[in-house]
Amino acid sequence: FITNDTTQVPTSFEYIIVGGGTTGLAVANRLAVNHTVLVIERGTDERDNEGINDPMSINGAIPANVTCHQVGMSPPQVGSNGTNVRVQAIQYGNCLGGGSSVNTMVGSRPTLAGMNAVEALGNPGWGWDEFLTFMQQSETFTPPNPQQVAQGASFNASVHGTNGPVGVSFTNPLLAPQVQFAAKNATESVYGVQLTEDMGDGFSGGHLASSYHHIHFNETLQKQRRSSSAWSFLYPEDQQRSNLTVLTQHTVNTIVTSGGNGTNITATGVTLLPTSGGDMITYSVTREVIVSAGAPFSPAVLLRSGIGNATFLQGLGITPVLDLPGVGSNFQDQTLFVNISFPIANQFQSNPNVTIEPVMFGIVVAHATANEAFGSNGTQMVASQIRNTVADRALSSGGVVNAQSMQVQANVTASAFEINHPLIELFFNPGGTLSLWSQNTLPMSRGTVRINTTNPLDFPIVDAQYLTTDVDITIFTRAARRLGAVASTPPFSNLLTDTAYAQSGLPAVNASDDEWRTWTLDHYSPGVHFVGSNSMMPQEMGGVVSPQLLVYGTTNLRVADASIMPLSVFPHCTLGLYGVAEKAAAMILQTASTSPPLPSPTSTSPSSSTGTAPASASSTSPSNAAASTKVGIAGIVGAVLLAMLS
Ligand SMILES: Cc1cc2nc3c(=O)[nH]c(=O)nc-3n(C[C@H](O)[C@H](O)[C@H](O)COP(=O)(O)OP(=O)(O)OC[C@H]3O[C@@H](n4cnc5c(N)ncnc54)[C@H](O)[C@@H]3O)c2cc1C
Repeated sequence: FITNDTTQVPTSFEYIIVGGGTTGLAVANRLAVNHTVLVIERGTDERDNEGINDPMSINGAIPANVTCHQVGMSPPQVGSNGTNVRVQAIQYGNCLGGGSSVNTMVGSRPTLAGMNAVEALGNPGWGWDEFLTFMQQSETFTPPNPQQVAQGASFNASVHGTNGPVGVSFTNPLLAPQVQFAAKNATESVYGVQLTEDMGDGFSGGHLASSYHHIHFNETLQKQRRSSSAWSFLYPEDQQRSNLTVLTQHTVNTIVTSGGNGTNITATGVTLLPTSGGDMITYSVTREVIVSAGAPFSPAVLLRSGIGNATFLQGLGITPVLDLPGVGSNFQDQTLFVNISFPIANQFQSNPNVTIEPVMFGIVVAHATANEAFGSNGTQMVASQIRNTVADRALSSGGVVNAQSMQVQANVTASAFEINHPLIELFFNPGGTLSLWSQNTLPMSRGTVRINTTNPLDFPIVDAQYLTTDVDITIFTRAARRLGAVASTPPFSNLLTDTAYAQSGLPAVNASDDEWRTWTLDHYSPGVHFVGSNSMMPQEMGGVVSPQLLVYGTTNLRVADASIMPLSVFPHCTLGLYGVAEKAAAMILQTASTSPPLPSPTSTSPSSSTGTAPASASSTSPSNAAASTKVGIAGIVGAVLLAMLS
């Protein structure tokens, strides 16, 4: 049941999940079939909020009156004059469903090359083939009907799921087919990308297609409703679990831990307080704590619990429990050009095929490879720039824990592009005006999530260090130029007024590289696809969790959310995160089937999370402990290419 009243909540559970967002609610649903589960969500239950539920209400932006949609501010980021001049808005979801309750529902998946790169970083079992089965498990895909097919929607049934809680569908009827036609044709001729059958098939190589969304457009599921994780895994009658308690409007402060000397630390519970302020309370756990607070917030929970860089923690007056320098480092976000708008020509204003209202975001999505973006030697140029990425800035900001980590990640990323990973995404939004959006994939800039107070109600310092590598600037400047090219290429340009291009604010198509670069640095925004702040990779490289998602040095503390993804392989995160949730739940249930629960809370004496002696997390071999991958960085570098090419 769902409550915000702690007097109704038992004090001990088999599993406690920190955060009732995208990944957390999906994990909870699977565990609660046979186990008692408590989810603690700092935000509210927005079940009846039509601003969230109605997928057609968003018009490319979440209405301002939806309190679930929150914004924090980043520290100053790079701007066009080369110094730190731009503060960026860090958007996030703050209610049941988390980001999936406020996002724009573009339903894309990670790529084959991307997931194989994640596996090659030292994460066996996370390659595309296995990961696809978990993504399929979470979804029910609604194939387009004959009319939608005639208007351009296509799919490949073999890569989709048919029996999961998440609805994945094309809009019905398909929106703005004339814009979709024009967008596809202009993009094909500018980038040379090909129309593809399905965006979710791992797509090696560039492609474009009509986009599907994570929405229940299925008549037999839930007609016309946002398929948030709350409306997929929590609210529907057939998904409700009697073993599941969801406590809203409460914020987790710390994870309570006991024992261990850096190798066997056990989570015994959590401390929390009302989000509106009040007394701290404790719940205990007999199996595992799973942190699912999202990439900007999960590291903050670990840091407050004494898990992180010991020196940093001591500086804040927190006694280290586990010296794990990777917590909060390797943080990444894509960059985005939002809403570059072009007025529609008068003759199309009354044409319902063009200006359909309400509108849907991202009706055509295109992914171009490096060759398609830069010409025939593009892949070679991009791969070589990536391999030459200098780690200095990331090292000084704490974005990577050592130069070798950057080098290994650069090698893996370059190899992904060499097997034809998309470089740039472009999507089209038919609002009151037509708008183009573009973002990069697999950025190399690395930032941090840190805290500067121990107050759990304070917003962390979310510092993505956007565009702080040369290669990211090179790629994103090219993305800007290509936006201009698409906007001025028929048949897309035919839909626009004569002055549309000038009104959009883009530099002239033939402007110099320097002009485009300046415009890029002045106009980029966060991609809001935050990942990496508790990266799943070897501990020597700054990894925080093992391939089993166990925090290194702990026996029963896992992280399951976007923070574990060590590379930005999701063009958009949500459908991939449901795969993470399914895989996490399967691993947790596997552990439960072979391990007894902890002794009951009355027979243990949990220490406060800040009370134990500092210890250095290191590898352990017990089956349910977080085993560090001890192959050494040199071994990883060599294994990476072989693994990716196999
Ligand atoms: C505006 C916007 C648009 C986006 N558009 C798209 C899109 O079109 N397609 C797509 O696939 N992705 C999109 N994304 C990204 C996607 O929504 C996120 O990547 C994803 O939701 C993150 O899931 P998560 O499980 O990691 O975290 P979240 O879904 O953020 O869940 C974390 C939860 O933990 C809670 N929490 C945090 N700290 C605490 C604490 N201390 N105690 C208790 N609870 C806590 C939060 O309130 C939240 O509910 C968008 C994101 C935003 C913000």
